[in-house]
Amino acid sequence: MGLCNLANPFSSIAKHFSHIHTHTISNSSHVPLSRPHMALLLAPLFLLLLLPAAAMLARARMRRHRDRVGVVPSGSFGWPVVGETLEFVSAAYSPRPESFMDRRRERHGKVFKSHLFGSPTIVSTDAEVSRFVLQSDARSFVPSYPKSLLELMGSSSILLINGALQRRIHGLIGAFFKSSQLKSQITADMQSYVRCSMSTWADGQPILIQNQAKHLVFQILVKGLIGLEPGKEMLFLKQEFQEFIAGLMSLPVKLPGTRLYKSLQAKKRMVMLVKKIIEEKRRRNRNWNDGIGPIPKDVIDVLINDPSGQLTDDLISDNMIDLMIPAEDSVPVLITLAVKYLSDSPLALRQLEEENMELKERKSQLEEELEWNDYMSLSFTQDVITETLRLGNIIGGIMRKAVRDVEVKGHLIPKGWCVFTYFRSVHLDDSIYEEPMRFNPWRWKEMVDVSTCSFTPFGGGQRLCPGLDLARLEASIFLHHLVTSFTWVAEVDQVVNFPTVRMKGGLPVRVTKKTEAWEPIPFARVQS
Ligand code: HEM
Repeated sequence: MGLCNLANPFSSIAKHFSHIHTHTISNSSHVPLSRPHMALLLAPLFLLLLLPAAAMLARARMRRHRDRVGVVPSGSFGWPVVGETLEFVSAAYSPRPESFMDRRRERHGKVFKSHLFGSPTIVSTDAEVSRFVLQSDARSFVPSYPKSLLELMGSSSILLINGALQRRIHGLIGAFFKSSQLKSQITADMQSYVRCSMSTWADGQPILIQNQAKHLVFQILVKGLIGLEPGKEMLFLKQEFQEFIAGLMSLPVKLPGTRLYKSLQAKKRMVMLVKKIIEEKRRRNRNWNDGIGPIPKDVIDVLINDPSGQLTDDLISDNMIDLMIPAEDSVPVLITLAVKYLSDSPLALRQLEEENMELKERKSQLEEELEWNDYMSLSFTQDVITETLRLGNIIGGIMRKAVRDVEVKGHLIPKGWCVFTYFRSVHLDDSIYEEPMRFNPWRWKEMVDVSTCSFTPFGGGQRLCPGLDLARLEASIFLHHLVTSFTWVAEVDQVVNFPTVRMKGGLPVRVTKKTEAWEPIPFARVQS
């Protein structure tokens, strides 16, 4: 097939039909009229038949066009320059951040336009529209972050890159995080870190659950990413990381002394340490005599063994720090919120305790250590974590930027505008979740058909969080050891929702160690 045929496929079809036509006519010996005469005679008939059909086609095409083009959803751009940002932020600081959306949903529907953080924005609180946005690739939408964050992440960060390279890194990391080998390693480490840290908890002393969870999760994360054990270098990394993230939401000014500058310097120091680790690993790999190298134990091992040659040491070391951003805070917050909701819901706590005590006793009778799949098979514990993710909305929503005009469900998202897929409004929508503000882990037993678009704490599409299993596993291990070893009383504290979700006071609890003689409170007494 030549280029011409590719460029104009209709020309070859036309030729094909003209050949049949000629052939038919010339083979007929009974044709009473010449071709021009016949054409003249048939023309009005053709017109009669064709005109209504053509009109119908034109109407259908217009309808299709009108549907496809869609319209920019109604809404308000608010004040000049700041748009509606101040109202958004003031709602975000309140206990009900979704109230900003609720007011506009009433007036304009689930999808509306606004002007947030310096950009015209389409806000979607519609599960289907949000799913469409998340599932679209970089030909339609790219991630959108504040300028300070872009500076800190660098251009090769997995959180920013698009296309084949993003898919490659995401695939490699995702497969590694799903591997039972990593889950076993994390389970063993987390168990030993949790036991070690809980052994220092004294009866009656206030323990800040958020700080404890943060410390544990950071150790697990750093070991899983770069293979570091707790020690001097881990401590160095922890301090530098705190300095680094302090600049994530700062003014985008890079002059010496500014917040952003200090954060960039901290990142440089961390990257140097990671590069040293990469070099050591590469040297060790070269000495490995089977040519394949050892079984990967951390993400660096996975990425340096990638045969594509696309993953340079600079890219890997930068990404090791960037990978900590979505993981470092979210898992501790998940753990802390679960403890808070359980403290407020004695019935749920009781059932969780029962399920975990039963597993602990069974395993100790068998003289076996708990494995990762033991934790993941605790169905009520998983429902508690699911419900915490729904109600807590650790990541309330995701920003994308349209790189072309995109139409979805009749709404037009113009090129250059941002789209804010706001999960929180979907997770708290009373038409999807009965009594949405109530912590009710039992709802997940009945919700057999929870469509993925109504429950998206880990996002969706090509950027679906690759750490979702690990987050659940770490939370399950922490909760297991907490409820099987301690009872506690939580002090009054408050959930803060902005700029990140957390407990204002770190959730202080006063624990009492369970003794051998400890007896669970009878279920009936808890219910009453
Ligand atoms: C409760 C815990 C967590 C929550 C709620 C959470 C949530 C999310 C969400 C909503 C996204 C999608 C971002 C987007 O579409 O732009 C995401 C992406 C991501 N998460 Fe998580 N995450 C959690 C834990 C983790 C953990 C433990 C890791 C492991 C290191 C991790 C690594 C990542 C990475 C690397 C991405 C970016 C993926 C990409 O852009 O290709 N997350 N996370």
